[in-house]
Amino acid sequence: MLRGILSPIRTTSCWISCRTVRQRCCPCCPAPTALGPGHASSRRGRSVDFEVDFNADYGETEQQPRQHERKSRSAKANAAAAAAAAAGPGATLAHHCRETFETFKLENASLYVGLQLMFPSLAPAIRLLATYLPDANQRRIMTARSAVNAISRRLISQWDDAVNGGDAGNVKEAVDATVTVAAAPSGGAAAAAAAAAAGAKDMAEAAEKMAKAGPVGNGWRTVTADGRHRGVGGGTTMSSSPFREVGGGVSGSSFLAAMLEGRKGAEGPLTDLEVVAQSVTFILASYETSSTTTSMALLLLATHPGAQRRLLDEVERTGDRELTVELLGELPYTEAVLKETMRLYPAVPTMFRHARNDICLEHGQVVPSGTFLVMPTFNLHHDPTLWPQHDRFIPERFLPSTSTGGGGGGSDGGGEGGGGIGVLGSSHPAAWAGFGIGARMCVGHKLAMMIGKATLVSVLRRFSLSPVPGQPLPPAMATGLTFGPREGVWLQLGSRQTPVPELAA
Ligand code: HEM
Repeated sequence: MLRGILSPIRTTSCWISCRTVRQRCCPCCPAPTALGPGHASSRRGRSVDFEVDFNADYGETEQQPRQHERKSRSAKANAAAAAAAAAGPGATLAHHCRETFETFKLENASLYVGLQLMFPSLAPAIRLLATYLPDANQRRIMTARSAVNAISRRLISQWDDAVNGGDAGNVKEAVDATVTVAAAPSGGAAAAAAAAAAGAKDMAEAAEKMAKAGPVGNGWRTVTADGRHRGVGGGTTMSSSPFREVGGGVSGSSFLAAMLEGRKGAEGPLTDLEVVAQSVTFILASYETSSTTTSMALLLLATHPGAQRRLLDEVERTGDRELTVELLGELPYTEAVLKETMRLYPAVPTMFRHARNDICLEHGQVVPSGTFLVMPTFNLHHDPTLWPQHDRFIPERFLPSTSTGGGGGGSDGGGEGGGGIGVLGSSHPAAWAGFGIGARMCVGHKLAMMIGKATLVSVLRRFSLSPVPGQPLPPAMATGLTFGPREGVWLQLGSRQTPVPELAA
């Protein structure tokens, strides 16, 4: 029903927004160009069903019936919550962040979300009702958010205690938690799941260690095979960091710690609530997006042995050098893999804007001031007029090339790689919007790219990838605020001594 309520709003916004890219993205749009796969079977009222008939190219892998068992959703949720609670505050925080994302999905949205969209002028009254008479979905999001708030406040007070000479054990818990959350987007979860699917304890342990490799301060922290931490990168070393080194070599220079340190002596310092709000924004903006992108990249590599082989060549050229910022800047194919993954599977499938003035479009249409715009990144990325062989996974289209002078790297060229892009890339500067476009584009895009590259290199250095047999391909996708695999990504990790089967010949 909610879908029914929302769809007229979405199709209207969609009609307006898709004019900007000269793309007919759904039947409500008059331009007679070909449809993208996400909308191939769209009808009025179903314009956001990206998973319908989605047919991205999965290389040589046959589609097979699913073999692994599906647990019921509630059993899975309970088990996940219990496991997270047992694993400590970092995992609990990550769990509740995931819960928050679940509630962003249309099927899990509270009735009040629909009402607010239908009657924006009544928003204050609707919010009040939602607070005092929550429906089941509203209760779910309230529980998740208050858990995130409570854990964050606990970490803040532990941090404060420690900085003021409190209990170092508690600091370690606080720091571990922030590091766990910072590291979670690095795809460790996907790698750990893959390792678990492969049933190899040592691989699971290695994956877990990789998951702990996360960004720290100005540089990077990696974890060696034996689990020792090393500070790397061109920035501040841990010992010269303004933050105390605590908890067995784990630096406290996380985003949360930076805010807590930064408010000392500042005029009008951030309140605890503001620190929590900022942290939540960053966790929510970074967690699911980075995790989904890295997981999908690993799946695409597993199902495209040619691309995996080429990436491996690039990874092998890095030897066992530490993953410095400089090294990560020298990986054009790794970057191309991530960009092509984000083209096929944009973790944020739509962008939203509010027109502050009348906007004149190319063909004479005017978007009146005050219009709420929904810009479908997914359709932009699958437009055959912009992307030749649009449904195929071809990282080469993002390789630096002198043959075309196009963009395809976002509003700032993506920040990495530079130069033109390959012949199958788009020559339109706004054709690729994996991190958004314009002044409000993703503030974490450079970090996200580094996380993605570091994860792919770390995984490929140790493992070869192949899909778990029976996994449905393409995977069922769930659309909400983000766009990701509904049932996760399942991979088999082979030892690098054993080549990927498809590559052996
Ligand atoms: C692969 C990973 C990521 C993807 C695909 C992604 C994508 C996006 C997109 C599409 C937007 C909206 C841009 C727009 O409306 O034009 C956005 C906004 C944002 N992202 Fe990311 N993001 C990623 C990782 C991160 C990370 C790691 C962080 C933080 C460390 C982050 C922080 C933010 C914030 C704070 C915003 C809101 C910016 C604003 O409204 O001004 N993102 N991101």
